[in-house]
Amino acid sequence: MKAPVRVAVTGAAGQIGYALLFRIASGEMLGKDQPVILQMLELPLEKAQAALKGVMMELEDCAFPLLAGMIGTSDPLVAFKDADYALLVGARPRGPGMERKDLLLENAKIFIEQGKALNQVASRDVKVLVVGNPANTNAYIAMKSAPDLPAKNFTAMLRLDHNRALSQLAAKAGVPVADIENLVVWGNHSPTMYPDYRFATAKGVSLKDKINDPDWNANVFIPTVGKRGAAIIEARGLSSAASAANAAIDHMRDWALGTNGKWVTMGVPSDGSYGIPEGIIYGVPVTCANGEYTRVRDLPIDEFSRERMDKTLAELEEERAGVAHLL
Ligand SMILES: NC(=O)c1ccc[n+]([C@@H]2O[C@H](COP(=O)([O-])OP(=O)(O)OC[C@H]3O[C@@H](n4cnc5c(N)ncnc54)[C@H](O)[C@@H]3O)[C@@H](O)[C@H]2O)c1
Ligand SMILES: O=C(O)C[C@H](O)C(=O)O
Repeated sequence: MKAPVRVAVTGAAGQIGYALLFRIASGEMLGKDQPVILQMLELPLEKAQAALKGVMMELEDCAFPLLAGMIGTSDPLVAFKDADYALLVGARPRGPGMERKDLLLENAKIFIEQGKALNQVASRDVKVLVVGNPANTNAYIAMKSAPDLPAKNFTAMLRLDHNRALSQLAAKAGVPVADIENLVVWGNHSPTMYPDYRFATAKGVSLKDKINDPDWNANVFIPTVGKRGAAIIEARGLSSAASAANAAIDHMRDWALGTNGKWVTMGVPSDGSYGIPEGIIYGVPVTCANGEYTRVRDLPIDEFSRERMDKTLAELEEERAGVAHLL
């Protein structure tokens, strides 16, 4: 049996937390041979702590063989102590009529405090996934607040957008989702994101050639994927939770266990490639192996793509400028 690893989850009593923790404890994120210790953070409010207690009782009642321990706390220094993985979910979600960036200043405080705490007490190899919105800029804030940790350890969740794009493409092309390779979602987790299937294939066949419908790309595919979060809020009255938790599992599993050469999208600090300034957390195609992600490099960027990639970049730069005074 492997030694247990420590997985910190913030916002553990929220709706994503409820869809996430049981899957982590059952081995769906880190493998069926990997015991985990869950370190769960919630606000120091009576209601939140009581709800967290209830979640922990239910985790206990599942008798998960891989659940080697549990900590519930309102102190980030306890939740992140020696954490090998940190899923930063806890933040205010948007409601109808709001954009994710409307949450920026309110949620920024959380990611400053948590970045500092990670810096102080987490494993030096901690893998951090930011889910709380606006996810890219929150990841940037946490990264900047944790100067002693490698910047590459901070990532933002674009995987839900990637998975949404996969399903839309599969339906349009009439191919199984599992056959699709080489899809990308560039940029910010916001309506400016650019889902790009120019390189996508199914069983080696180009989906761009198969679909051959630029109008559908520009006027249906890109806006449908970009506005899917709002469509879910409109339909449910609440933001996505099960699909968001599923994407978080996918992101962390692939980062930890590898993708076997398959491309996935992760929001990662830019290394300057593709004309994205260094440090901006931007969705790019990566492959993962041995616990590290590697960018897919040197993809050709045509004029249509450049325009969209620059637009989502401009939004991220604006968000960064909006929090610069806090960092
Ligand atoms: N990146 C994505 O693709 C994606 C997808 C879905 C939702 N989200 C975002 O995830 C976040 C959480 O969504 P949710 O639906 O679970 O919300 P929720 O309100 O149901 O749960 C959030 C939980 O976080 C807790 N919390 C708030 N501040 C905290 C802090 N400082 N420390 C610890 N816990 C804290 C709250 O008490 C609450 O229990 C939102 O910001 C939402 O917009 C992101
Ligand atoms: O859209 C939201 O606010 C929630 C989440 O980011 C989503 O994409 O579903």
